Amino acid sequence: MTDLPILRLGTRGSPLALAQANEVKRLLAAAHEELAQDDAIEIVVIKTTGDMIQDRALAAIGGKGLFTKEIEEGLQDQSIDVAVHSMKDVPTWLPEGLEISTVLEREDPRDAWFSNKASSLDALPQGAVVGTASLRRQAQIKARRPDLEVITFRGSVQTRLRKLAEGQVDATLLAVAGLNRLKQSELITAALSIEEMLPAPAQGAVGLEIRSGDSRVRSYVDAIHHLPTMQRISAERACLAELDGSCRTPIAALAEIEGDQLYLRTLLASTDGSQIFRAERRGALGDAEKLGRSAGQDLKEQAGEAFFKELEAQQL
Ligand SMILES: NCc1[nH]cc(CCC(=O)O)c1CC(=O)O
Repeated sequence: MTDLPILRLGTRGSPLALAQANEVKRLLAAAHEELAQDDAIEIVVIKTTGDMIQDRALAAIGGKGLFTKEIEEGLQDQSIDVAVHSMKDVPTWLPEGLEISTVLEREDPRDAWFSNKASSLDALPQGAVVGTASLRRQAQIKARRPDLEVITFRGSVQTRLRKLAEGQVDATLLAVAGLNRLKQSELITAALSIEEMLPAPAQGAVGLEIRSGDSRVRSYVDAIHHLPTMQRISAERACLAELDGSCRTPIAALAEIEGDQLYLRTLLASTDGSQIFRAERRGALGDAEKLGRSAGQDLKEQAGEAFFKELEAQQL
């Protein structure tokens, strides 16, 4: 008999994070007979800095890894074997000795639109109020509709939808993937098109982080890896890394697979949406990172040094 649990999965405790961890557990149990027995996989809930801060805009606090640091510490001190993350929240630089070994097949990467006033961003009345804490969403909304007022808006899916129902805002946005994973897709008014709202790098992808040297754990997680998702998010995250983007920089990127090619669209914006830069690349699947870095360099050159200086100044 093996000692139980065989694998401990570390995750945040939000309803979405738990849904993701349970999906990982289900896939692992389906792939390995010994993991299908009761208590073979334990889900360990870990509170992160990002979970403790509810009253301020995350962007204002800054810092990378707000939703991942404490979970990574669990990997390092051996209290968990696998960290389950929304890849959107994972910094491009990982601590020494840890790696993203595995990604699940990507969910819908688009942003969802919620409003009782209008079925799309373009249809909102003049001067309406949109709630979001994401600088990426804020910048793209302001670029398309400078007349709208964007206010900072946080909390769980449930909290945000209650605030919308109470009329605190006229519309809000959330990742479609989150609603799908929570089995609450019916609450979505509409999915925004990629042209209206380019998603965050790796939006809709769940990733597993492990200790690089842990071959025992690696042999389990390898069975649930989805290579096309890894190729897509590698391109997107390479662009992010090139821009050294923290969650304080409005950056968007989406790579899609067309035959044997990767089609990457990227965007860098000023927070107020007055400046928007875009770069696109097409190339071989095996060149995902190269394409991402190249798009990132392109955006950097378009924006120029002054753009980054100003961004920094705004955030001091
Ligand atoms: N930053 C929070 C976060 N991280 C991942 C998701 C959604 C799920 C996903 O993108 O996989 C969300 C919430 C949201 O943006 O609606």
